[in-house]
Amino acid sequence: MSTSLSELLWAEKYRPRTLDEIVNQEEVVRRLKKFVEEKNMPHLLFVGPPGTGKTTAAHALAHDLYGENYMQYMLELNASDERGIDTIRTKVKEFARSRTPPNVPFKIVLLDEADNMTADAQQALRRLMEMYTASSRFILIANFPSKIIEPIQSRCALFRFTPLKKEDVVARLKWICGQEGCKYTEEGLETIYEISEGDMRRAINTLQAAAALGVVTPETVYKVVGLAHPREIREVIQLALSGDFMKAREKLRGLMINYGLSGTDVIKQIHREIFSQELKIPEEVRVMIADYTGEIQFRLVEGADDEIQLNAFLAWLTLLGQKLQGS
Ligand SMILES: Nc1ncnc2c1ncn2[C@@H]1O[C@H](COP(=O)(O)OP(=O)(O)OP(=O)(O)O)[C@@H](O)[C@H]1O
Repeated sequence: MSTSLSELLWAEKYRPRTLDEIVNQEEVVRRLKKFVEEKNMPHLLFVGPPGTGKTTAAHALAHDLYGENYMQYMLELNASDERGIDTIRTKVKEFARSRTPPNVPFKIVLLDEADNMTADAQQALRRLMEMYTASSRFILIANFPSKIIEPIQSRCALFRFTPLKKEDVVARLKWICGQEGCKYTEEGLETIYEISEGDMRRAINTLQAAAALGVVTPETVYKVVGLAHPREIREVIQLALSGDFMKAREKLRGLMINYGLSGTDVIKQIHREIFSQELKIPEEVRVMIADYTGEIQFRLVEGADDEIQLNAFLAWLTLLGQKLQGS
């Protein structure tokens, strides 16, 4: 028996099927459940950052309204489909005007990434929303509501999805680990949360990739996302500031090889760590380093050599450290 893609990808395998299974987003879920109770709803606009459950909620709503076979009553057009004005005029119109099955009160049209639709296509959509309100409800999904034309916004009930909280993400990851029998450390899962910034899809994908390397620890997590452990980046900065240029250089080279980092990856991570409270340096030194990382990053983007630029950065940092110690 072949394994389908949805079983291979944990983010799909563990996608909630019903509104009750959705993690967090309590306010959204509460309002959507009301529609299920009433078996009626207006057009909906779901907005919010990636991986927070917008598409999941649209499917779960349809599932709770119409049961397992809800896809019979739903037309879904996602980002990979053509959604220009022609598709709206043909596919969507055809579906919206087709007869509504007697056992359901309305059909559902789900448009993912609606903010990427052209203004013309949105105008055509708006007309369909007006014409077929009796037989169809539209659910539009967008990251940025401002890209949806005003007349559509005003015809929809707005639902805001927020990034998931740390305890919710960590709890979900633990549950998945239990299902899949993978081993983890608490810090490993917390690191996944920090990197994913409340995006559950990213969190689950990272978990799956890290679990393939063995126990899920901060080290395996940083490895799969192609980042060095922040502590090691801070060590490089400290070594240079303490005057040990050669050791700092050696450490940095090791990190780049071990984690497969490019020059811009490194400089971005250094930039992030400058503001970390874990790094014990005075405010004015942070300011100076931030200024110089900007310069190095610019040179790298312009095509300068990674190794020469990073060595120049470490040399500058070493000289800065010596000056500070002398003063
Ligand atoms: N609130 C949530 N509760 C449980 N799982 C979630 C939640 N949000 C996201 N997920 C997980 O992340 C995956 C992606 O979620 P979904 O497709 O709903 O995100 P989205 O908000 O529509 O993102 P995008 O804007 O990128 O389309 C789901 O398959 C599910 O595994």
